Amino acid sequence: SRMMGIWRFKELLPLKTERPVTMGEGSTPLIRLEKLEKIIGVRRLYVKFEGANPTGSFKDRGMSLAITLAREVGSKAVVAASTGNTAASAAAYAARAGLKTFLLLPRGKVALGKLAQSIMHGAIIVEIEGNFDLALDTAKELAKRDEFYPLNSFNPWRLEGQKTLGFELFEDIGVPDHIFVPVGNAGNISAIWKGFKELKRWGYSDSLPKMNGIQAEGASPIASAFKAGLRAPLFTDSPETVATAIRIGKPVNWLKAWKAVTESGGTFESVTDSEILRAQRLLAREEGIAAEPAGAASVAGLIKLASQGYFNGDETVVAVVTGHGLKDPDSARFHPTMRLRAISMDDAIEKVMEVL
Ligand SMILES: Cc1ncc(COP(=O)(O)O)c(/C=C/C(=O)C(=O)O)c1O
Repeated sequence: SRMMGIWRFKELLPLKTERPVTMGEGSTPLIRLEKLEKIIGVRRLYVKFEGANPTGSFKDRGMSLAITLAREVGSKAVVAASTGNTAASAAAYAARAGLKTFLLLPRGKVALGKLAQSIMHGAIIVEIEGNFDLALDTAKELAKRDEFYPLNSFNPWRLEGQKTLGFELFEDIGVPDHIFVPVGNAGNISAIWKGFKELKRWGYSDSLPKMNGIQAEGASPIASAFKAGLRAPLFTDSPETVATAIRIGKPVNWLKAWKAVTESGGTFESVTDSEILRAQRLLAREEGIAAEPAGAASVAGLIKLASQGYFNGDETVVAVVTGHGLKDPDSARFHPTMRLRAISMDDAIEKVMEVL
């Protein structure tokens, strides 16, 4: 049921608990994209809409486990560096668990909705001069002190929760041929892969999906190295993209993600900001799905690879839209629409009839 969320899979989770900190995270919609399917030329195309989670991103899946554990081990305070969604999710779940939240955020680079959530939930916010990667180093330093429980995705409990996305896909459609995931710190693509590997190992399924990681061109340490045939990412101190959620230069889980892509026979690809924004608009205006820019990156990558002949046409493909469009209301400035000003009912009706 809804309130059970990811805890429906409790036998498949490594945490036995009587009192999970949960808000029904997971059980998110799997939405068929009939229009885009025909354009891309695959048999079945879906979006796994993670914007439908309690705080509006996939982060809730892992946060439920990590915060449950933090409370069980008696932590009083949790710490997280974040581009915004981990912050929003940590603040919400920690508040629910009665834990103090310390957030390290790259000053001026966190989308408005995520900052609003962090403030609303009462987190203590440290806006640091520098990128997410400096914030993450700071969080790691703080986590060395016993008072702080670390929530970033080097914490394996986060990935244990996030693997439930794979379980849900399997429940709904079995094993898709391809899964597209936007990649920042590279935890999510690794977690979903882990979920499918476990389903196969436990005998539930006999096949595996190809994992495809999509990065923003200006923040693509893994994708650029992978495409150049290198064997390690090209870390950067100056990641730049409109998709601020994945504006990460030194992904902490890069090796896990690299293994997920190579073991599964998938690929990494990078997409430009304009390709991301085009995908964001297409999802919103053709399929009714509001994605924040990073959430649309998976679809942008899918479109780009399809145009390069990546598919043979009979595949079942899933694109993970990782965060809701409400997270980044400023990104609406890239998608203007007609706005009329009326001074009365008659004026409104007259103007509407003019543009009908
Ligand atoms: C909407 C959205 N889409 C994709 C990603 C990338 O996932 P990972 O590759 O597992 O990092 C993020 C990540 C956000 C943070 O890293 C953070 O919130 O600190 C995100 O918010």
